[in-house]
Amino acid sequence: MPDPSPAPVQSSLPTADGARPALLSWSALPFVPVPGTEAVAVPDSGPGDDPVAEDVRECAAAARPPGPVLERILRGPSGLGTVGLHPAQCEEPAAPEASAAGSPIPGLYHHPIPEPDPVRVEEVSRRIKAWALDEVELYPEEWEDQFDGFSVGRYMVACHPDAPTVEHLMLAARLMVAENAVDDCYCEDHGGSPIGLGGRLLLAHTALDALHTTKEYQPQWAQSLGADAPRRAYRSAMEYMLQEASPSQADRFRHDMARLHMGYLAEAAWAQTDHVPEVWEYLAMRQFNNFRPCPTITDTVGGYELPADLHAQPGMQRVIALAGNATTLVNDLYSYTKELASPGRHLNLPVVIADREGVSEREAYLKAVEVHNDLMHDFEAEAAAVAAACPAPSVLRFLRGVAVWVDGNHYWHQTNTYRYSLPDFW
Ligand SMILES: CC(C)=CCC/C(C)=C(\C)COP(=O)(O)OP(=O)(O)O
Ligand SMILES: [Mg+2]
Repeated sequence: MPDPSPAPVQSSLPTADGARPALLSWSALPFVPVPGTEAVAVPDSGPGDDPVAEDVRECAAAARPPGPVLERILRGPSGLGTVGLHPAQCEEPAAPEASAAGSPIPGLYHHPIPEPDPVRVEEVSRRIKAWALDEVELYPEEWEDQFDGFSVGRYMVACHPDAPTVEHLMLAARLMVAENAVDDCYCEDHGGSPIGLGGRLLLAHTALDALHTTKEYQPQWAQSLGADAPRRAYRSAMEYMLQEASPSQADRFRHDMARLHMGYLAEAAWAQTDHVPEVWEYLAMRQFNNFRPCPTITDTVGGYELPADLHAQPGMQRVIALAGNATTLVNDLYSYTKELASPGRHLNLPVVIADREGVSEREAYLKAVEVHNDLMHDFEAEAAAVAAACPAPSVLRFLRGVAVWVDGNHYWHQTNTYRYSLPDFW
């Protein structure tokens, strides 16, 4: 494996956003490292100087109104040149950079972001292509345009403006590419099929969650991890991830990937019998076949750790689920025309609403926009409640990291005109 720690490329970010209420201006929050949250590997120290234990204690004691630290963090940066980071102080809401391609879906609740740092975008794009070609032999030459058109560098830089180095961004970029390779090659348009999907997914999952078996069978399993592009990509991306993630961050990621694979299986089972689920059933499937594994690594990519106990809190779990669901419905809406044009019936929220609720394609699409918007509002309200109830530095930074991932994900979908185009409903 090549040296994964080249020189850091400095970011000119952050940041600005659209019209959020001041307390919810997650994207305008500064990504200053908060004392005690920078360290990923927490030394085994005594009770007084362990920042993780400190965060847990703080939250256990915390059901209290936002204190000065929370207010400072939520208020965002101050001083010369920072007025644009405070929507409430601007006469006009911040608009996306003129260079951003693509239009947002009319009526879709979202927060525009500034253009991602072009220096970082270029460097991540260069390194991810080298990884895909030289380290995991991900795709044949004829898929190069699609790989480039995916623009994973722009995607990950937009979603992780607080990554301390490009190598931290590469953790997210490799996993994103590997996850899409599994989806494309096992489930969808690059040779995927619902037939036999369970076996393929389970064996690929062992690249993330190792098989522990006898000496006799171990070598066969080890060899299998190089057998196809999805497994090579999962194995390599996870090896890099494990160099940075703590054991509990790695386990959180494995759990989220198991959720994702369960979602793929439900989608495949319905495709096999051409079954259209009820709308709520579709939403349940899409809660698992979901972007969740991407925002939940925000702390690893940011070089700090949300302690496992705080990640597991029901309020935090609800925030994460709502964010994952909103981001995934963004995909349903932006990929609607692409999926209509693909062979067979591809389920997405507008298609399911039209079928199960007997409304026109246009009405169904507009209703799906409303469902998305409701989830976004719930996400923001719940995140604010968790921040107020548990204002530990790592919690605040994690909540902000999830929120900027949500915004970056919208930006990428809106601007990726290579993959997506809007229907003619307005
Ligand atoms: C990156 C990641 C964890 C993806 C998992 C789920 C997934 C593939 C999506 C949420 C994207 O949905 P979809 O398969 O519909 O993607 P496209 O519309 O083809 O871009
Ligand atoms: Mg889609």
